[in-house]
Amino acid sequence: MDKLTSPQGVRALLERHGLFADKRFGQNFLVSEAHLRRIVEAARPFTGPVFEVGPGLGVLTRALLEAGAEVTAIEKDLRLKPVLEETLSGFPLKLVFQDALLYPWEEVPEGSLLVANLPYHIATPLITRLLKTGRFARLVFLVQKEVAERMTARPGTPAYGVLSLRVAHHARAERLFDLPPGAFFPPPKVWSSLVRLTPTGAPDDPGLFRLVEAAFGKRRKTLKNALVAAGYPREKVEEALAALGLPESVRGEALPLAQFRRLKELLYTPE
Ligand SMILES: C[S@@+](CC[C@H](N)C(=O)[O-])C[C@H]1O[C@@H](n2cnc3c(N)ncnc32)[C@H](O)[C@@H]1O
Repeated sequence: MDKLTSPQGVRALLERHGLFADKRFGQNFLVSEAHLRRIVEAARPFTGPVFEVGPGLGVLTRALLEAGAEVTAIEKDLRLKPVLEETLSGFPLKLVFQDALLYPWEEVPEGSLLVANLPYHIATPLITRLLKTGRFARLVFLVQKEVAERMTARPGTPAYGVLSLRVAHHARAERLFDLPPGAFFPPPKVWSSLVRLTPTGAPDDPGLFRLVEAAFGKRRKTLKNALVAAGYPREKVEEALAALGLPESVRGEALPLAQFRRLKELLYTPE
């Protein structure tokens, strides 16, 4: 068996199956044993079924199974089927070959966990969708460091935006540690981070997120102008900002979640 936590082992496994790491699928395989252990530790305890998006060659899947998790792994690249059958042979797991964005996440059991090294191009829509389901007890995943920064950004910082507010609305967010490109094969161009989200149970709030998207839609505008441009009545916006004690020059980037929630209530209150 080729060692999955070494670049040589991964290269040999791919060669033996006549495969290559496909950039279109965001295939950067984790080859760092030390980081692998830390990811599994960050995901514990396995209090519910574990969903893994993108098992790849099965390195994280195997570590999760060895740690006693009940795993459903969803992989889009059908070429990897024979590899996964080899690397995970003998383990009880559910393997689904499907685009994770098309998976029926709204139907997973309450208290499920996500543990994944995410393909970078689907991380934001996938995590947004999973948070909205309200069915996850914990989400532990690797993403590009820049995406992790956006997820955990504080108001008034350059990374703060719609994604930060989406995450803050649904969960407590932690950026646990960063991984250098060398922790993966082939090495990506950027650093990655491990993020842990612990949902608080807040359901989706479409009105709030219409407002947040309008506020950040025109980033260089003041909040007032951005909201008026998006169709919110000027007078109501002016009144709401005054009621919150905010100057008319304030920008969306300055407002924490609590103020956006308050602003939504003020704007949506009928006359
Ligand atoms: C960054 S790699 C991680 C692989 C493996 N878990 C690891 O840590 O080495 C991302 C994985 O997601 C898969 N993938 C890409 N897009 C996907 C999608 N839309 N749905 C499910 N899997 C996808 C890729 O084929 C690849 O196996």
